[in-house]
Amino acid sequence: MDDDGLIFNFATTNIAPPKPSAAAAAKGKSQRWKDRVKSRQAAKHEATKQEQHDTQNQKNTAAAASFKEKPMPQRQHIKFDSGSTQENNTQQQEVERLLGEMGKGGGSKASATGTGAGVSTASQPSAQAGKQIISSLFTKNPEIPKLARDGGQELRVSSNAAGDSSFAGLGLDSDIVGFLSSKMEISNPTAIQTNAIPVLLGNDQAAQDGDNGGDDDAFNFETSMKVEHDVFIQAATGSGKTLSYLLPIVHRILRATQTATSGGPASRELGTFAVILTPTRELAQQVYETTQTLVNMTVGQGAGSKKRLHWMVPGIVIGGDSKQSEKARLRKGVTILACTPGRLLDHLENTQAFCVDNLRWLVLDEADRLLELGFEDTLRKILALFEERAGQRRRVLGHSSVATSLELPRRRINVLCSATLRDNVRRLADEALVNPKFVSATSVYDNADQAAEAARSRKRDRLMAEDIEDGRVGKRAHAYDGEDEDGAGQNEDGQGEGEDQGDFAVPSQLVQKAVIVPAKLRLVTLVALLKNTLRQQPTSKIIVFLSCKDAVDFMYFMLSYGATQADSEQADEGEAAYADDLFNTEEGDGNGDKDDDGSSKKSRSQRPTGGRGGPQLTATDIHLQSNVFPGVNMFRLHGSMQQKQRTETFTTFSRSQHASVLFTTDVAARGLDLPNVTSIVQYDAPTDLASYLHRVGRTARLGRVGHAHLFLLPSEAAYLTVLSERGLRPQDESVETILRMSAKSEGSRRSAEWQQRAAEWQLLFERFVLSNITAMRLAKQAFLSSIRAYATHGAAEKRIFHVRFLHFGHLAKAFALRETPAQVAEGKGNNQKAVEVRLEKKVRREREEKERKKPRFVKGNEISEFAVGDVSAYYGPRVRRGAGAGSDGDSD
Ligand SMILES: Nc1ncnc2c1ncn2[C@@H]1O[C@H](COP(=O)(O)OP(=O)(O)OP(=O)(O)O)[C@@H](O)[C@H]1O
Repeated sequence: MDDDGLIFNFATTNIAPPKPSAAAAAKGKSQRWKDRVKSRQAAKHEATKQEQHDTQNQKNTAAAASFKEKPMPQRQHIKFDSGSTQENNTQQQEVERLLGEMGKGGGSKASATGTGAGVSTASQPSAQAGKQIISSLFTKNPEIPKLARDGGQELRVSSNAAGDSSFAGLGLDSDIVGFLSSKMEISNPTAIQTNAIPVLLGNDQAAQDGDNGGDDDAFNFETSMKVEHDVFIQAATGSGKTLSYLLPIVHRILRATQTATSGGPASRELGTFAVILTPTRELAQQVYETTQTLVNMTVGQGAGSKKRLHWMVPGIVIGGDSKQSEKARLRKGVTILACTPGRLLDHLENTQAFCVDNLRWLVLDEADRLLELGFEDTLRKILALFEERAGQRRRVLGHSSVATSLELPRRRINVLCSATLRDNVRRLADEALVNPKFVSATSVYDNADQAAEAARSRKRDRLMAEDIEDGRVGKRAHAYDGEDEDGAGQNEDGQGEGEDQGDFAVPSQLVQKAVIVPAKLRLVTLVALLKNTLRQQPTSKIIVFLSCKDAVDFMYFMLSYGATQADSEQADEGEAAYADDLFNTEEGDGNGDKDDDGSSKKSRSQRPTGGRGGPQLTATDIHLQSNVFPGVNMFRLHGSMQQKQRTETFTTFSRSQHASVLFTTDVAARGLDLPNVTSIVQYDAPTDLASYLHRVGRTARLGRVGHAHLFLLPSEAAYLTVLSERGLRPQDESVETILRMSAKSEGSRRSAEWQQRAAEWQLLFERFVLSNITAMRLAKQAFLSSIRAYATHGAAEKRIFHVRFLHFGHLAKAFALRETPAQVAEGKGNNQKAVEVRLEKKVRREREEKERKKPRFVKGNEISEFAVGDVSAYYGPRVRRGAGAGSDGDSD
């Protein structure tokens, strides 16, 4: 099951290598590539003649009223039906139509580049073939709108750091408390831990309101002072939510084993006591590792009698791993299980030995994301199966054994964790939680409405305080209660009425910045920003978020190898390999749609190019040494990578003490605790506000300072107002500042040199793409997939993020492409043209050489004044001799 809902495995059929001509196909695979080129050219010649004829006809038809001829909509006047799925579909269709038109050539080619000003393209396909667009980086860019807010953000006191209360004071076992401080360097609980742990221990005084909840009449409630509540935990990113549920679980299982007087010692055979469900495999892996660290503790009185908790065994079941080995682990017994939903359901249905009869906790970590990914049905089935098995446990009476100990909850406790309180999780909470408590960093509430109201009022206070600070009191009153500017029920992040997320806070010590970057400058600005960051903090760990896996692959490759100086031979070979690729269709259809294990992707990326054309992308590399940022390791992570590679990447990047950059999709946005990430760059804007929150939340964790940059196109500047109204206030930073700073650090002295430096980088990247077959392919795929991904922005955001606002020509530059968008969509372009020209030249040279090698007789009147001293020329065959062999100077 795909656990990576934001990975866009878009079909990229448009860039599939063209089919070989019929003539070539008839000759079969054994043809040499130059023969294939020749036959293809013959076929193309025919096709061009036909096309010219057709084009003339088309001009007279209604179809000629192409997108080019439609007036460009006035951006400020565009209104879209908010919240309409139809609009989503329409935009998706429009993207496909635009890309399709680009690919077909003719008027539509011009239309693709004609969505904005600045890039000239020939109107006739024939004239366009092979045309390179070498436009200046700094001309014809749209104006950068003046932003409302400017200046630097003052560093605030951290909001998610540990406080000064103690774990012991919360009622945790002294062995656990000792282990936390001595082995995990965790001494004081965070605010969310302070509020959640007592509730989950059943010790919460505030919660002991006489309501015992519970559903199990078989037990004697009088013997227990504990009050059991299901719990909804909502807190900012990086505030320690994982330990807030794991610590009470470990504590209570531990106590149950210590107090049991019958039924034998604790053992793994008792099966699973806690299941923690996560939306991604990486998050499951992380929860598993934290649990493993915790159960490594030793318990008991006195140093000599301390024992390890051998019987408390953590386990993990996730898609992508071998099911057989998972089955074997479950058969032996797993006490605390981290898993993804699909694989858990699979084992519940098919692994007989998987014992959940004693299950006491079900935790849905990142519950909102689980729902967004469409796991609702799977969750229902899982809950039903747990209910069924719990019925069997109820027949066991008494409470002196581990499994029936009163130290454990008498029923299954459900815990939902989320950084936001969105409507979908509230609905799930209503449906699935029994006798719930809503726990936030500030308080414990009895129901969702109370919690939401408190969050709203916090947000109102914060916005008002900001408005007072900025001298614009009352201007954003509409935002105080989560309305949009028209007062309509739809919020700006695409949620319906009543879906206000209230307290949409990021850690207060996070420094957020927004950069409005014209499309053409995106790539070089990213490079400059990364250079600046890495220079300021040489061991920086940076995460760059992109909208699709193809963009991740491209950036990873480009910023690892992009500074490779392409020599002409390499370029030749790269292009020859590209020619091979173009005509060799047996190895794949060029379709970017890949299944979750990325197997198809692997075969494409690993297609042997025989070392030609320089570096290649291989599925086995975990990181690459960058030549763009010397000494820095580049990583990538997305859902189409093989599980083994995903896990290794995650672990290696997590543990890295070295300067590192990770390019990723939103697969890494949620829940992942990647230590010491100093900086986040959202190169592609998030598709909703929750994603914004989670992406930036990968830094500034547990009280540490972090920086986050958001790249926006000039047409997207209005998104800053949306963010601001949600209490997220990125400060403005200009492209010029970033580029100047980078140029300065590279030794440029004159102020004008920053533009020159940026242009040099761009040129280097463009040359690299031209010379390297892999870079060219990745750039084209990334360009097309990014446009498709753009169309997936929420309906209510389409007034800001609409594909019609994109200037495809300028955007192509951000992928170091010199081709027109039409050529990219067509799957061919100047690179192919160059290949063909070179191949033609080669064929001609060989033909000429053959000609020269033929014996020939020189007629008397051909004897020139240069043919001195070689009498044989007058009489007989003249064979060309090699250079330096006394040639007479005109034989060549
Ligand atoms: N009380 C504490 N003191 C110090 N460090 C802590 C404490 N509690 C947790 N941590 C550490 O803080 C980091 C973040 O914790 P965790 O991943 O649970 O945060 P989170 O709230 O779940 O974040 P997210 O919402 O992004 O998933 C982890 O490395 C964890 O070990």
